[in-house]
Amino acid sequence: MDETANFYRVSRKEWQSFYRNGVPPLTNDELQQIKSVNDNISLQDVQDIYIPLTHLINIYIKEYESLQLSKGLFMQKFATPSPFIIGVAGSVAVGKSTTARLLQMMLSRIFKRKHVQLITTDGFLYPTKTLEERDILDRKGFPESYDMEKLLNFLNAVKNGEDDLKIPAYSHESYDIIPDEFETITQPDILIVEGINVLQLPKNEQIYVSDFFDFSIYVDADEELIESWYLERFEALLDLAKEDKTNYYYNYANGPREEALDFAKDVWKKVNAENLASFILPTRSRADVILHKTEHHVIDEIFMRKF
Ligand SMILES: Nc1ncnc2c1ncn2[C@@H]1O[C@H](COP(=O)(O)OP(=O)(O)OP(=O)(O)O)[C@@H](O)[C@H]1O
Ligand SMILES: CC(C)(CO)[C@@H](O)C(=O)NCCC(=O)O
Repeated sequence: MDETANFYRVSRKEWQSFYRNGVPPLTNDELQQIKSVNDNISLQDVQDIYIPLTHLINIYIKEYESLQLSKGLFMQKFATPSPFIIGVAGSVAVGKSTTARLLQMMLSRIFKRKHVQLITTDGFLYPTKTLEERDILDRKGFPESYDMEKLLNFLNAVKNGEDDLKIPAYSHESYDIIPDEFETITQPDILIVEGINVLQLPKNEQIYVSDFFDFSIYVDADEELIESWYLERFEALLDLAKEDKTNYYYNYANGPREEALDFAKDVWKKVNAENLASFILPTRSRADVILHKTEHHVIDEIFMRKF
C-alpha cells in the first residue's frame, strides 16, 4: 500500500491498546448475540478491533453533533437533527456486510438510545431486466449497473430527516431485485450504508455518495484471499440452492461441482476482480479507516486517516 502517507499504520496489538474508558465493553450475553451475525466471527476481533473502532466512531459522532449544533446557533434557528452516516466499502465478498452488521449491533448496544439502521447499496442495482436491455448483465457491480441518482436522492432524504423511506430489496438467491419488496428506513440516528460503490465518484453527478458520509471504513485484503472467500460463499450458496428451483444457481447446484466452481472462478476473474482493480481499490484511500484482513478474516492492521 503506497497511499499510507495520509494514514497512521497501526498494528493490531497497538490498536487494541487504544481502547480507553468511555465506551463500556460488552457483556458476555451481548458478545454471544454478536455471534449470531455470523457464527464464524471471532469474539477476540470484537474485543481487540471493534470496541476501539466504536470508540473512535463515538469521537466522530460527538464532533458531528457539536458542529450541527453550532451551525444551528450561527443561523439562529433550530436545525433538524440529521443522522450520522457511516459508509462501509470494499470488494465483493471481502466481508462488508458482516462488518456492517457487527457494527450495527455493537453501536446499538453501546449507545442504547440511538436507533441504528443498516442498508446495502445492492438494492440500488438495476433489476436484471434493465441490465439485460442495456446489455450489461455481465457488468453487475460496475458503476453503470447502479441507479446512482436514486441512491443520492435517498441519502439526501435521510439526511434531511424524511421518514418512512423505502428502498428496493436485492436477493443473492434470485440474483435480482425482488419485485414489490422494500426495506423501510425510519429516521435513524445512525445509518450504516454498505456497498462496493460507496466511496466512488460518479461521472455525471455534481454530488458524491461520500458527501453524505460522516465516517467511512474500507475492508481490505489481498485479492487471492478475497477470491477464496468468494468461492467458499459460492459453495454455501450452492448448498442452499439444491432444492430451490427459483434459485439462480439451481442448475449449477445440481450439476457437477467442478463445473460450478469453474463457472464461479470465471465470474470472479472477469467481473469481480476486474471491478476491484478498476473501480473499488482506487477508492480505498478515501476511507477514514482501512481494516486489513489476512487468512481466516483475521484483522492484522488498521490504517487510520491522519487528516
Ligand atoms: N469476520 C469474519 N469471520 C469469518 N467469516 C467471515 C467474516 N466476514 C465475512 N466472512 C465470510 O466471508 C464471506 C463474505 O462475507 P460477506 O457476505 O459479509 O461479504 P460482502 O463483502 O458483504 O459481499 P457482497 O459484496 O458480495 O455482498 C461470507 O461467506 C462470510 O461468511
Ligand atoms: C451484488 C454484487 C454486485 C455486490 O454485492 C455482487 O454480489 C455480484 O453479484 N457481483 C456480480 C458478479 C457475481 O455474480 O459475483
